[in-house]
Amino acid sequence: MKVTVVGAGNVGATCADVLAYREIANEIVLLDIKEGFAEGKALDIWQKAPINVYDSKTVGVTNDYSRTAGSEVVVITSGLPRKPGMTRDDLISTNASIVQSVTENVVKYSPNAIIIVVSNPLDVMTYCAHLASKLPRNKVIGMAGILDTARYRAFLADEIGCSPKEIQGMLLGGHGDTMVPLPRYTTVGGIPVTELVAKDKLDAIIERTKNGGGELVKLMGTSAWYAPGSAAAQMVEAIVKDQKRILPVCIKLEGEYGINDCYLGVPAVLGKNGIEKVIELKLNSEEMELLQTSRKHVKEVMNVLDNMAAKA
Ligand SMILES: NC(=O)C1=CN([C@@H]2O[C@H](COP(=O)(O)OP(=O)(O)OC[C@H]3O[C@@H](n4cnc5c(N)ncnc54)[C@H](O)[C@@H]3O)[C@@H](O)[C@H]2O)C=CC1
Ligand SMILES: O=C([O-])CC(=O)C(=O)O
Repeated sequence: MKVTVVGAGNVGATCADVLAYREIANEIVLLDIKEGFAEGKALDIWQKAPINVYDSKTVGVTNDYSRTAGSEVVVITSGLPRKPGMTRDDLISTNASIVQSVTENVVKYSPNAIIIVVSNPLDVMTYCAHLASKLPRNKVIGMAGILDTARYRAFLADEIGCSPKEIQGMLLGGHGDTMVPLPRYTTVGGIPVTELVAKDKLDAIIERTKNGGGELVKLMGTSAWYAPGSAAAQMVEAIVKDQKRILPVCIKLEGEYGINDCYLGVPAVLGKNGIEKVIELKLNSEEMELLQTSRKHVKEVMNVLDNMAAKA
């Protein structure tokens, strides 16, 4: 079982670390463009193996894609993170060319791989990887919903004073301020969340979730990595172990929710074929309106990418 992680920065190295210590893959290739950087991170992760007791091997390489050949899953985390004052969309011009060239190299050596995109702006970088890879939609998947729901669940656990394990939640839409958390589909130990949390408190948690990435950028001067790296690793695990987990992921919609040709987060079954089924929830009119607002925003940024490609 071979998995490649491109980008050995904060998110990529965290993802490789989780893949290794949880023994999700037995060979992990960590690749970066910076000379020696991935080699150093991989060596550090390997030296943790005797302490944390695992034998999955992480290998670091500098831009040598031949070493990634035959990967079953490739996680793309290469690209700039945002700084305070920036939106994720501000990253498009730098990150689109990085994601495009990385994807082309990935598919050259691992034509059968399933690609998980993490780089921002997430929904549009997933579209970019889809265009560059020419792979079917079930094999090019964006990571955002697991992270966003994890933030939502963590905030709810604090509010209720319970374990985050008890909280199940779902969230739709783009990875940005227009994401659509769904209280109607949120339960705490099987109890509807609305029975346990007052409306004003729930509204405040939803707002905090929407700005969850920005809150961390403001605190740290760069974006988050522990939860994002773990979320990407959870997607890898669902695929390589064919777990058929139902997780919120970014995928190209082809008619689901009445939306066509737009990358958005929706619940889906994740297994050995990547996305095995998109789950269509029955939304009420308010939820549908919020999803349409999110679609409109993501579509505008997808158009920016199309215009950049037309000018290139
Ligand atoms: N989808 C999501 O929910 C999340 C997305 N992100 C995004 O993930 C990306 C990575 O974030 P961090 O790891 O914090 O950044 P980072 O700066 O720590 O790491 C990025 C790495 O990519 C490498 N890189 C740049 N160009 C490359 C290329 N052509 N080939 C190979 N490697 C290359 C850099 O050398 C660097 O080591 C950012 O775009 C960030 O916005 C971050 C958190 C959550
Ligand atoms: O906020 C950012 O720029 C990184 C990200 O996507 C997140 O942490 O949700």
